[in-house]
Amino acid sequence: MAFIPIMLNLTGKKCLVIGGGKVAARKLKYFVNKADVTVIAKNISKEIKNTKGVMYIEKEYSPGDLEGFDVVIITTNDKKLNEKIHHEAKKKKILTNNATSKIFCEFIMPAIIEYKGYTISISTNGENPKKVKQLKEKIKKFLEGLDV
Ligand SMILES: C[C@@]1(CC(=O)O)c2cc3[nH]c(cc4nc(cc5[nH]c(cc(n2)[C@H]1CCC(=O)O)[C@@](C)(CC(=O)O)[C@@H]5CCC(=O)O)C(CC(=O)O)=C4CCC(=O)O)c(CCC(=O)O)c3CC(=O)O
Ligand SMILES: NC(=O)C1=CN([C@@H]2O[C@H](COP(=O)(O)OP(=O)(O)OC[C@H]3O[C@@H](n4cnc5c(N)ncnc54)[C@H](O)[C@@H]3O)[C@@H](O)[C@H]2O)C=CC1
Repeated sequence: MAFIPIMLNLTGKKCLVIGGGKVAARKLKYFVNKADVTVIAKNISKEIKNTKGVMYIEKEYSPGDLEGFDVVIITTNDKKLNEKIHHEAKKKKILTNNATSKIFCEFIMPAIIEYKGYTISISTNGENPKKVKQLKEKIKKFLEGLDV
């Protein structure tokens, strides 16, 4: 794997989140009010259902669901299914992010800090998300004392 950080223009993009649990709830926040967001999952959490600007369909995933989407965020708790969705999306040239595999996805999500008009993103190139979270908290504290 070889990653570089880029900024994705979400204006006018159609984004599908598959899976409706805790990870889906966190990841869809990056996309909501920027892209057009739809969630598909067998069970969708109250938090997601109550998120303004999100369309949702409570059902099991089926391959036709990907039609018309530009970006797919794959967050079910079934690793094999997530891989399968990635392969189907790749054939259709749809960008994928996969919460259960740094290999079977087209992009990974960094941790993000929004600070005075800057966007700071932190990544370990997929190696250690827990450490990313820890560094994010340290950088946030550091920024509090900074006069930019
Ligand atoms: C490759 C990547 C793909 C992607 O998801 O984009 C990925 C993959 C995986 N994460 C896993 C676990 C956890 N990830 C987190 C948290 C975050 N993970 C994020 C990104 C990424 N995670 C991408 C790489 C980022 C990079 O380093 O460059 C963050 C930064 C952004 C975000 O997703 O929001 C967000 C912090 C955001 C913030 O705090 O702001 C936590 C902690 C928690 O949830 O609290 C845990 C539990 C850890 C524990 O407890 O041990 C597993 C094992 C899953 C399993 O066991 O099945 C995989 C699968 C694998 O490694 O292959
Ligand atoms: N990449 C990341 O940042 C992280 C990834 N994870 C991993 O991500 C996965 C999801 O975690 P959570 O959201 O906490 O799980 P969860 O159990 O809260 O949610 C799983 C969701 O997948 C849906 N689902 C399962 N099978 C489905 C199917 N066939 N069709 C449609 N929807 C289906 C369920 O209905 C549910 O909405 C887990 O495997 C977890 O280990 C966990 C923490 C962080």
